[in-house]
Amino acid sequence: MSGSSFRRIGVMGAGAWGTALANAAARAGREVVLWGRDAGAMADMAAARENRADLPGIALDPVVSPVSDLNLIADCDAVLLVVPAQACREALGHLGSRMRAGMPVISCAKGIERGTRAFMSDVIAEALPGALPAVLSGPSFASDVAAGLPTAVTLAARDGALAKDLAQALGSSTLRLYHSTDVRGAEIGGAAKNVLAIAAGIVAGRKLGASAAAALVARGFAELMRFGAAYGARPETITGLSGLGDLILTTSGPQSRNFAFGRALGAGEAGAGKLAEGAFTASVLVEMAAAKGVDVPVSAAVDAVLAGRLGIDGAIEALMARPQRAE
Ligand SMILES: NC(=O)C1=CN([C@@H]2O[C@H](COP(=O)(O)OP(=O)(O)OC[C@H]3O[C@@H](n4cnc5c(N)ncnc54)[C@H](O)[C@@H]3O)[C@@H](O)[C@H]2O)C=CC1
Ligand SMILES: O=C(CO)COP(=O)(O)O
Repeated sequence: MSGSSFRRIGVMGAGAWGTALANAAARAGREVVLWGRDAGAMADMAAARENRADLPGIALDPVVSPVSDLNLIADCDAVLLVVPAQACREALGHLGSRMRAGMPVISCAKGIERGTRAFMSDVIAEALPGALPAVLSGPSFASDVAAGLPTAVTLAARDGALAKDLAQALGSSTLRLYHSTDVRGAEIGGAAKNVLAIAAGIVAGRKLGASAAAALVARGFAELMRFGAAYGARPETITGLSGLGDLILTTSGPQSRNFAFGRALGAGEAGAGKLAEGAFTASVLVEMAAAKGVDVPVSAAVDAVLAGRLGIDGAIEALMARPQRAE
């Protein structure tokens, strides 16, 4: 199927990122069905032509149809899956038998499923065995993409021709998609950087200084490379947009919800209550690292703090007191 054959794109999940991607797909010339589970909220969005709750101030493109009927998603040529990682399996379960075989389903969620230790492409393959799993990931704040600011991300599918077609179908003058066949690499970066962004936020909230912030990003990237290698990611994916690119973005400041969550923790304040995927991924990522004998001290410190096993100052002391090692 060539890029232009993906005439109608379905977006499952009408939060900040789903709404931004709906507008981006519209800008790329697609018809877009934006599905949310709350019928009232979707009716309000259809009337206001704006997602006032999650993406205020950005008008919905005229070709985006907000709906709450999943049958309209099943009719689409490809689906973007944009609900939180821990909710993906349940959301796909509702789509289930309505979906035709061979439908590309593109995970845009950044996380690893707790309990099963499944990456999102595996969740898609298990929940919808007839689907073609793909991953869209990279440095891209919803508000930037929705505002049409220049953004570049990775689109990965096991079949290189499909990845290329999807990248062509969704790309526009403001959203550039690089295609890849490294599905695992693309999804590892997005999941792991959220945990590291919480750590970066803690460093900022605790006022540990710019030197500590830079050390955190560099050592965090080292553990991302080790974890990626253990789980089959290609090095060029980890050093690319979905790995290093997104790590840089999300460890840079409070526009990231994960960073903001960490900063509030570090400052001893209550968080803003927004989705911070890294808080859900930390423990499963640390379990998976241990299962492969991979050292992830920064992520393990975040997990220990979130689980209440260590205080923030104790976690920092423990990181600084680790045995000396070669870089
Ligand atoms: N906001 C951003 O800038 C970006 C977000 N992402 C990723 O996209 C995913 C979604 O994030 P956002 O849209 O920003 O979050 P959000 O909190 O703005 O929206 C999440 C949406 O999913 C819906 N939802 C939750 N559970 C559901 C379920 N079981 N079934 C159906 N719908 C359900 C919620 O009602 C809400 O509308 C996350 O994994 C996030 O890491 C990725 C790139 C950028
Ligand atoms: O993944 C993102 C940008 O690429 C969004 O990060 P936050 O979820 O931390 O806001």
